[in-house]
Amino acid sequence: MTELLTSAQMRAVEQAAMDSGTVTGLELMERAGQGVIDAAFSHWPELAQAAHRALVLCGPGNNGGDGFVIARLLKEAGWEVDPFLYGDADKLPPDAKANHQRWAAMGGVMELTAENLQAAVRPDLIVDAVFGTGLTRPLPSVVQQAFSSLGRNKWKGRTSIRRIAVDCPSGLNLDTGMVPHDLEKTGGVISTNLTQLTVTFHTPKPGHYLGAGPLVCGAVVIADIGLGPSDPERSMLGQPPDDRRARLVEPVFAGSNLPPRIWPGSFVSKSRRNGHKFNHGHVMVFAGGVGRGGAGRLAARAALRAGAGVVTLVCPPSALIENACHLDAIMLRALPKDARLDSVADDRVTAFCIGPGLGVNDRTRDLVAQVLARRGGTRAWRDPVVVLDADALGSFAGDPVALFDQCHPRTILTPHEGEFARLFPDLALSQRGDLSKIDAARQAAARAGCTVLLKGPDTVIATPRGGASLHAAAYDRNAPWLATAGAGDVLAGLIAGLAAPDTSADLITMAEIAAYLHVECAASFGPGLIAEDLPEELPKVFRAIGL
Ligand SMILES: NC(=O)C1=CN([C@@H]2O[C@H](COP(=O)(O)OP(=O)(O)OC[C@H]3O[C@@H](n4cnc5c(N)ncnc54)[C@H](O)[C@@H]3O)[C@@H](O)[C@H]2O)[C@@H](O)CC1
Ligand SMILES: Nc1ncnc2c1ncn2[C@@H]1O[C@H](COP(=O)(O)OP(=O)(O)O)[C@@H](O)[C@H]1O
Ligand SMILES: [K+]
Repeated sequence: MTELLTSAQMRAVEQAAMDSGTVTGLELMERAGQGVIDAAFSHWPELAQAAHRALVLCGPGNNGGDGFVIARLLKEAGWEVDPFLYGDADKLPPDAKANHQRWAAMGGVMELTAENLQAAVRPDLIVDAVFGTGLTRPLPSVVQQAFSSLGRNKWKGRTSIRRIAVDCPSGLNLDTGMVPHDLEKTGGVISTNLTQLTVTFHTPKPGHYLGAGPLVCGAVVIADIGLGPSDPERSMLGQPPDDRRARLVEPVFAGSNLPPRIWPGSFVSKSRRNGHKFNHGHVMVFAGGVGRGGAGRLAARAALRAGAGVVTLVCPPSALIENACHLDAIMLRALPKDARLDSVADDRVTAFCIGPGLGVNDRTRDLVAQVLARRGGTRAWRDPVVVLDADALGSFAGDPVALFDQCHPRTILTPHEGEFARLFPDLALSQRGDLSKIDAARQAAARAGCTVLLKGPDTVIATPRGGASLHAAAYDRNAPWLATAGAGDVLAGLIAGLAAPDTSADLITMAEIAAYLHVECAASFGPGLIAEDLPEELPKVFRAIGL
């Protein structure tokens, strides 16, 4: 797990380091500039082999200050450097001003405009140091025009020019992953400012992984600027995340890669070699009526493949034959319309998965209420996990408080953005403004009194206390084939199956692992994936992990 710092948290870390007297702002800026150059040379070794030419686009804050450091260091290495500044040099903050002055002793600075860029000599490298964590509103139009002019320039071999961004491609909000200008002016089309490599400092920021971040950043490299390690306590394996900071779900601990056998491997119940089937949990999945059972069956299959000892599918009597034709290892029970859950579920059911394919109706509401009312009983030391997905959420669309009143801490809601909007209309994507997806999920979890997993290529998992994790199917873990009907049902089943054993770690940890394995299955299967393939790919993924 890697900590993700918001802009304000990053400023606080930097300020604390400066207040402690161990480092000055100028030193941090120097390391930041050097870090960008080191990353560029390591990403494009040919740039390190001879002096080239760079355009350095600088802005009115410290991001611009980093740009002037980069300009100076490249010039000292023999490069031709042409810096452009947006804003007034006299108004630069102190460290940026100092670096502007050091550069001014070496060369000139042009104003950052489309016309000036059109007239510039073709560079080998373009450095974007206009805005970083300090961007507070859409890009000024002169900057927007300057960026779009880069794409129209008549330079020979324009497409082979390398582009690197300092902290982020300017225009990206690093807290939300939004590109405000694009959203307002072009209905969300990402046209602003694409780069090939983004170098950020100390830790990644949420915006590198949320929303448009992965589309505009190219690849993300973290440069160490000597602010010290982030506190490993906050990213303890198997512990819930820190209440204020968010963490990125990945096999990393305290800055080092972890063998997947340890994470996620050691959290999978069957990585421990003893026990009988009930030690690995009994998952009960509810399926819809005739012709509507596929979603429930997908979830059940995922739960069983994830390692649950026993999985039972519950369906209306009319759907019994249909399900019996599909299922062997999964047990099957019929639950008549007015019958109570107790008639099919005993104390040994340790996890429920309810919602996929059930239908939006009163019966679903009633079943959800009965599931949420169940407690650990005599054979379990804790309450059963309850995964509420799809129609279990939709059935409470008009009255979400009725659902929240029943949720307990072992409950997890797994909405996609549409389902989320029906339960939390004021936190919906269209209403979010500057609120990040992470903070929206946090507020939702606090309101619901349980864990919320908000799906998407960027999946956020948040707890009522404020802990939050971000799982990103991005960069080298892109998984576009997961956008397929039924993939969410599989995820719900995976969470139930992984969290079902009595000995499983806390719910958010198991949900993180489910999200991770879901994408591993998609990546392992590759193009052409459909939802049925996901559970069938799990054995291969488990073997690759070393189980
Ligand atoms: N925080 C840290 O620990 C470090 C920060 N560094 C650099 O400093 C950057 C942050 O510096 P700043 O906080 O000065 O922020 P920025 O340099 O990102 O931008 C802030 C400036 O831009 C203005 N501004 C913001 N949005 C605008 C808009 N849409 N139109 C016009 N003007 C706008 C602000 O009023 C302010 O003057 C980081 O991204 C990073 O590059 C590095 O030097 C290393 C250490
Ligand atoms: N572009 C994408 N990249 C990676 N994962 C995705 C993408 N689109 C959707 N997903 C994932 O696929 C699943 C889709 O779930 P959902 O929207 O509930 O679909 P369904 O209801 O059809 O099962 C979620 O886990 C989501 O995170
Ligand atoms: K930038």
